[in-house]
Amino acid sequence: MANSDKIKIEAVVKNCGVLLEGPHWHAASQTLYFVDILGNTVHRYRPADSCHEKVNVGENAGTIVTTTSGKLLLAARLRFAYLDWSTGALTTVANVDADKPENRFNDGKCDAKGRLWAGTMGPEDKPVEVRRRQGSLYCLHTDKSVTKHAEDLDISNGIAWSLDNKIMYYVDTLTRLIEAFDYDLETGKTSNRRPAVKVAAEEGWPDGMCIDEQGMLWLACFSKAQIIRYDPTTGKKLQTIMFPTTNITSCCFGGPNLDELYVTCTRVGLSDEVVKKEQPLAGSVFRVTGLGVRGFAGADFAD
Ligand SMILES: O=C(O)[C@H](O)[C@@H](O)[C@H](O)[C@H](O)CO
Ligand SMILES: [Zn+2]
Repeated sequence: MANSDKIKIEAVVKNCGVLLEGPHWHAASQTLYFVDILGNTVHRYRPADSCHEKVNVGENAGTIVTTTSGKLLLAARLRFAYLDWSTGALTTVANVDADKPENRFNDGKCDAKGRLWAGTMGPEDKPVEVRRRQGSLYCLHTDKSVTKHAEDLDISNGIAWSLDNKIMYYVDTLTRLIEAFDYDLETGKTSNRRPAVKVAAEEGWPDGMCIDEQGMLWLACFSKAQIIRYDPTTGKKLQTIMFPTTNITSCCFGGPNLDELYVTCTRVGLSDEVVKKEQPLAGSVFRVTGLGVRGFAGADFAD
Protein backbone atom coordinates (compact mmCIF):
# COMPACT_ATOMS: atom_id res chain seq x y z
CA MET A 1 0.00 0.00 0.00
CA ALA A 2 1.34 3.44 -0.91
CA ASN A 3 1.09 6.54 1.26
CA SER A 4 -1.11 9.40 0.05
CA ASP A 5 0.65 12.01 -2.10
CA LYS A 6 0.45 14.66 0.61
CA ILE A 7 2.56 12.65 2.98
CA LYS A 8 6.33 12.92 2.88
CA ILE A 9 8.71 10.67 4.82
CA GLU A 10 12.37 11.56 5.24
CA ALA A 11 15.10 9.83 7.22
CA VAL A 12 16.48 12.74 9.26
CA VAL A 13 19.05 10.85 11.34
CA LYS A 14 20.31 7.88 9.37
CA ASN A 15 21.62 4.62 10.85
CA CYS A 16 22.31 6.08 14.26
CA GLY A 17 21.55 3.08 16.45
CA VAL A 18 20.24 -0.41 17.09
CA LEU A 19 16.96 -0.17 19.03
CA LEU A 20 15.73 3.40 18.77
CA GLU A 21 12.77 4.30 20.97
CA GLY A 22 11.13 6.93 23.10
CA PRO A 23 11.12 10.06 20.88
CA HIS A 24 10.44 13.18 22.99
CA TRP A 25 10.10 16.65 21.47
CA HIS A 26 11.46 19.40 23.72
CA ALA A 27 9.65 22.50 22.48
CA ALA A 28 11.76 25.08 24.35
CA SER A 29 14.94 24.02 22.52
CA GLN A 30 13.21 22.68 19.38
CA THR A 31 15.13 19.44 19.93
CA LEU A 32 14.16 15.80 19.55
CA TYR A 33 15.47 13.48 22.26
CA PHE A 34 15.39 9.70 21.81
CA VAL A 35 17.12 6.59 23.13
CA ASP A 36 18.93 3.61 21.69
CA ILE A 37 17.95 1.05 24.30
CA LEU A 38 20.47 -1.62 23.32
CA GLY A 39 23.14 0.89 22.33
CA ASN A 40 23.04 2.32 25.87
CA THR A 41 22.85 5.79 24.40
CA VAL A 42 20.70 8.90 24.58
CA HIS A 43 20.50 11.02 21.43
CA ARG A 44 19.39 14.50 20.52
CA TYR A 45 18.68 16.00 17.14
CA ARG A 46 18.05 19.66 16.35
CA PRO A 47 16.29 19.99 12.99
CA ALA A 48 17.16 23.70 12.59
CA ASP A 49 20.84 22.89 11.93
CA SER A 50 20.69 19.06 11.64
CA CYS A 51 22.93 18.74 14.70
CA HIS A 52 22.89 15.15 16.04
CA GLU A 53 24.72 14.25 19.26
CA LYS A 54 24.70 11.23 21.53
CA VAL A 55 26.01 10.20 24.92
CA ASN A 56 26.75 6.73 26.27
CA VAL A 57 25.07 6.19 29.64
CA GLY A 58 26.62 2.78 30.37
CA GLU A 59 23.36 0.84 30.67
CA ASN A 60 20.08 0.40 28.80
CA ALA A 61 18.24 3.67 28.30
CA GLY A 62 14.49 2.99 28.12
CA THR A 63 12.95 6.48 28.28
CA ILE A 64 14.32 10.03 28.23
CA VAL A 65 12.41 13.14 29.28
CA THR A 66 13.31 16.77 29.86
CA THR A 67 12.47 18.36 33.20
CA THR A 68 11.03 21.70 34.28
CA SER A 69 14.34 22.62 35.96
CA GLY A 70 16.26 22.03 32.74
CA LYS A 71 17.63 18.55 33.50
CA LEU A 72 17.30 15.21 31.73
CA LEU A 73 15.64 12.26 33.46
CA LEU A 74 15.93 8.64 32.32
CA ALA A 75 14.14 5.42 32.97
CA ALA A 76 17.39 3.50 32.51
CA ARG A 77 18.06 -0.20 33.15
CA LEU A 78 16.33 -0.66 36.51
CA ARG A 79 16.27 2.87 37.86
CA PHE A 80 14.94 6.33 37.35
CA ALA A 81 18.05 8.51 37.13
CA TYR A 82 19.17 12.00 36.20
CA LEU A 83 21.55 12.16 33.27
CA ASP A 84 24.51 14.52 33.13
CA TRP A 85 24.74 15.06 29.37
CA SER A 86 28.35 16.25 29.48
CA THR A 87 29.68 13.01 31.02
CA GLY A 88 26.93 10.40 30.59
CA ALA A 89 26.88 9.91 34.37
CA LEU A 90 23.61 8.81 35.96
CA THR A 91 22.41 9.79 39.43
CA THR A 92 19.83 7.39 40.82
CA VAL A 93 16.46 8.80 41.79
CA ALA A 94 14.70 5.49 42.53
CA ASN A 95 15.28 1.78 41.84
CA VAL A 96 12.66 -0.71 40.65
CA ASP A 97 12.28 -4.49 40.18
CA ALA A 98 15.00 -5.33 42.74
CA ASP A 99 13.79 -8.95 42.66
CA LYS A 100 14.16 -9.19 38.86
CA PRO A 101 17.76 -8.22 38.02
CA GLU A 102 17.46 -9.24 34.35
CA ASN A 103 14.59 -6.82 33.72
CA ARG A 104 14.94 -3.42 32.09
CA PHE A 105 12.86 -0.31 31.65
CA ASN A 106 11.16 0.17 28.29
CA ASP A 107 8.83 2.93 27.02
CA GLY A 108 7.56 5.82 29.17
CA LYS A 109 6.15 9.35 29.20
CA CYS A 110 5.23 12.21 31.57
CA ASP A 111 1.64 13.11 32.35
CA ALA A 112 0.27 16.68 32.35
CA LYS A 113 1.23 17.15 36.03
CA GLY A 114 4.82 16.13 35.36
CA ARG A 115 4.87 12.58 36.75
CA LEU A 116 6.99 10.10 34.79
CA TRP A 117 5.30 6.83 33.84
CA ALA A 118 7.42 3.94 32.54
CA GLY A 119 7.20 0.17 32.47
CA THR A 120 9.64 -2.72 32.63
CA MET A 121 10.05 -6.02 30.79
CA GLY A 122 11.99 -9.25 31.19
CA PRO A 123 14.89 -10.36 28.98
CA GLU A 124 14.00 -10.62 25.29
CA ASP A 125 16.05 -13.01 23.10
CA LYS A 126 14.45 -11.91 19.85
CA PRO A 127 11.68 -9.35 19.25
CA VAL A 128 8.57 -10.34 21.19
CA GLU A 129 10.23 -13.55 22.47
CA VAL A 130 10.35 -12.17 25.95
CA ARG A 131 10.38 -13.97 29.28
CA ARG A 132 6.69 -13.72 30.11
CA ARG A 133 4.96 -11.74 32.84
CA GLN A 134 8.08 -10.14 34.32
CA GLY A 135 7.21 -6.49 33.76
CA SER A 136 5.48 -3.82 35.84
CA LEU A 137 4.18 -0.32 35.15
CA TYR A 138 5.55 2.39 37.43
CA CYS A 139 4.88 6.05 38.14
CA LEU A 140 7.63 8.31 39.46
CA HIS A 141 5.79 11.08 41.31
CA THR A 142 7.13 14.61 41.51
CA ASP A 143 8.19 13.99 45.16
CA LYS A 144 10.31 11.09 43.73
CA SER A 145 8.18 8.37 45.32
CA VAL A 146 7.33 5.41 43.07
CA THR A 147 4.01 3.59 42.75
CA LYS A 148 3.24 0.40 40.81
CA HIS A 149 0.07 0.34 38.69
CA ALA A 150 0.19 -3.01 36.87
CA GLU A 151 2.27 -6.17 37.02
CA ASP A 152 2.69 -9.51 35.21
CA LEU A 153 3.25 -7.51 32.02
CA ASP A 154 5.11 -8.88 29.01
CA ILE A 155 6.45 -5.84 27.10
CA SER A 156 5.38 -2.59 28.73
CA ASN A 157 5.14 -0.08 25.91
CA GLY A 158 3.25 3.01 24.65
CA ILE A 159 1.47 5.44 26.97
CA ALA A 160 -0.73 8.45 26.12
CA TRP A 161 -3.43 10.47 27.85
CA SER A 162 -6.78 11.59 26.48
CA LEU A 163 -7.18 15.32 25.85
CA ASP A 164 -9.11 15.78 29.12
CA ASN A 165 -6.56 13.58 30.99
CA LYS A 166 -9.36 11.35 32.26
CA ILE A 167 -8.10 8.28 30.40
CA MET A 168 -4.61 6.82 30.23
CA TYR A 169 -4.07 4.66 27.14
CA TYR A 170 -1.56 1.88 27.53
CA VAL A 171 0.07 -0.87 25.48
CA ASP A 172 1.43 -4.17 26.79
CA THR A 173 2.58 -5.43 23.39
CA LEU A 174 1.66 -9.11 23.55
CA THR A 175 -1.98 -8.35 24.44
CA ARG A 176 -2.42 -6.88 20.91
CA LEU A 177 -4.51 -4.17 22.55
CA ILE A 178 -4.46 -0.53 23.36
CA GLU A 179 -5.99 -0.58 26.83
CA ALA A 180 -7.59 2.27 28.75
CA PHE A 181 -7.45 3.13 32.44
CA ASP A 182 -9.58 5.75 34.12
CA TYR A 183 -7.05 8.38 35.19
CA ASP A 184 -7.13 10.81 38.09
CA LEU A 185 -4.76 13.60 37.08
CA GLU A 186 -4.79 15.14 40.56
CA THR A 187 -3.46 12.00 42.28
CA GLY A 188 -2.02 9.89 39.45
CA LYS A 189 -4.31 7.01 40.38
CA THR A 190 -5.45 4.50 37.74
CA SER A 191 -8.54 2.29 37.78
CA ASN A 192 -10.94 0.32 35.58
CA ARG A 193 -8.42 -1.19 33.14
CA ARG A 194 -10.18 -2.33 29.95
CA PRO A 195 -9.55 -2.81 26.20
CA ALA A 196 -9.95 0.29 23.97
CA VAL A 197 -8.54 -0.77 20.58
CA LYS A 198 -8.00 -4.29 19.26
CA VAL A 199 -4.93 -4.40 17.03
CA ALA A 200 -5.44 -7.17 14.48
CA ALA A 201 -2.57 -9.68 14.17
CA GLU A 202 -1.96 -8.66 10.55
CA GLU A 203 -1.35 -5.04 11.69
CA GLY A 204 1.71 -6.05 13.69
CA TRP A 205 2.65 -5.73 17.36
CA PRO A 206 1.43 -2.57 19.13
CA ASP A 207 4.44 -0.61 20.39
CA GLY A 208 4.92 3.10 21.16
CA MET A 209 2.20 5.72 20.58
CA CYS A 210 1.17 9.34 20.91
CA ILE A 211 -2.07 11.32 20.73
CA ASP A 212 -3.00 14.20 18.38
CA GLU A 213 -5.04 17.33 19.07
CA GLN A 214 -8.18 15.55 17.82
CA GLY A 215 -7.74 12.85 20.48
CA MET A 216 -6.72 10.17 17.98
CA LEU A 217 -3.86 7.74 18.70
CA TRP A 218 -0.86 7.16 16.44
CA LEU A 219 0.42 3.65 17.12
CA ALA A 220 3.77 2.22 15.96
CA CYS A 221 3.09 -1.28 14.63
CA PHE A 222 6.22 -3.34 15.12
CA SER A 223 6.94 -6.00 12.43
CA LYS A 224 4.61 -4.46 9.82
CA ALA A 225 6.42 -1.27 8.77
CA GLN A 226 3.54 1.01 9.71
CA ILE A 227 1.98 3.52 12.01
CA ILE A 228 -1.79 3.36 12.34
CA ARG A 229 -4.05 6.18 13.49
CA TYR A 230 -6.91 4.85 15.62
CA ASP A 231 -9.97 6.44 17.16
CA PRO A 232 -9.75 5.14 20.74
CA THR A 233 -13.43 5.84 21.44
CA THR A 234 -14.65 3.54 18.64
CA GLY A 235 -11.58 1.30 18.20
CA LYS A 236 -11.65 2.08 14.47
CA LYS A 237 -8.61 2.38 12.23
CA LEU A 238 -8.51 5.77 10.49
CA GLN A 239 -5.24 5.96 8.56
CA THR A 240 -2.03 4.06 7.84
CA ILE A 241 1.46 5.38 7.12
CA MET A 242 3.98 2.96 5.61
CA PHE A 243 7.76 3.09 6.22
CA PRO A 244 10.74 1.66 4.35
CA THR A 245 11.70 -0.61 7.26
CA THR A 246 9.84 -3.32 9.17
CA ASN A 247 10.24 -2.71 12.87
CA ILE A 248 8.74 0.65 13.78
CA THR A 249 8.95 1.29 17.53
CA SER A 250 7.47 4.68 18.45
CA CYS A 251 6.45 8.18 17.39
CA CYS A 252 5.89 11.69 18.72
CA PHE A 253 4.79 15.02 17.32
CA GLY A 254 7.35 17.79 16.94
CA GLY A 255 8.57 20.66 14.81
CA PRO A 256 7.83 24.39 15.14
CA ASN A 257 4.11 23.83 14.55
CA LEU A 258 3.87 20.40 16.21
CA ASP A 259 2.52 19.02 12.94
CA GLU A 260 5.42 16.70 12.10
CA LEU A 261 5.62 13.12 13.32
CA TYR A 262 9.05 11.85 14.40
CA VAL A 263 9.34 8.09 14.19
CA THR A 264 11.88 5.61 15.60
CA CYS A 265 12.64 2.06 14.47
CA THR A 266 15.04 -0.80 15.11
CA ARG A 267 17.45 -3.04 13.25
CA VAL A 268 16.82 -5.79 15.80
CA GLY A 269 15.07 -8.75 14.17
CA LEU A 270 16.56 -8.06 10.72
CA SER A 271 19.56 -9.95 9.32
CA ASP A 272 22.62 -7.99 8.20
CA GLU A 273 21.79 -9.15 4.69
CA VAL A 274 18.26 -7.69 4.81
CA VAL A 275 19.50 -4.41 6.27
CA LYS A 276 22.17 -4.09 3.60
CA LYS A 277 20.13 -5.09 0.57
CA GLU A 278 16.53 -4.17 1.37
CA GLN A 279 16.26 -1.92 4.41
CA PRO A 280 19.30 0.35 4.57
CA LEU A 281 17.33 2.83 6.72
CA ALA A 282 16.69 0.40 9.60
CA GLY A 283 17.95 2.10 12.77
CA SER A 284 17.15 5.62 11.55
CA VAL A 285 14.80 8.38 12.70
CA PHE A 286 12.10 9.45 10.25
CA ARG A 287 10.08 12.65 9.98
CA VAL A 288 6.60 12.54 8.47
CA THR A 289 5.12 15.78 7.13
CA GLY A 290 1.86 16.58 5.37
CA LEU A 291 -0.37 14.82 7.90
CA GLY A 292 -2.66 17.82 8.37
CA VAL A 293 -2.98 17.37 12.10
CA ARG A 294 -1.06 18.66 15.10
CA GLY A 295 -0.04 16.94 18.29
CA PHE A 296 1.74 17.81 21.50
CA ALA A 297 5.32 18.40 22.61
CA GLY A 298 6.79 16.02 25.18
CA ALA A 299 5.69 16.82 28.73
CA ASP A 300 8.48 17.65 31.20
CA PHE A 301 9.01 15.90 34.51
CA ALA A 302 8.14 18.47 37.18
CA ASP A 303 11.15 18.97 39.43
O1 LIG B 1 10.72 -1.11 21.34
C1 LIG B 1 10.29 -1.75 22.30
O2 LIG B 1 9.33 -1.44 22.93
C2 LIG B 1 11.03 -2.97 22.75
O3 LIG B 1 12.13 -2.54 23.48
C3 LIG B 1 11.44 -3.87 21.64
O4 LIG B 1 12.09 -4.96 22.12
C4 LIG B 1 10.36 -4.20 20.64
O5 LIG B 1 9.71 -3.07 20.22
C5 LIG B 1 9.38 -5.28 21.02
O6 LIG B 1 9.98 -6.50 20.97
C6 LIG B 1 8.18 -5.37 20.14
O7 LIG B 1 7.16 -4.68 20.66
ZN1 LIG C 1 8.41 0.26 22.42
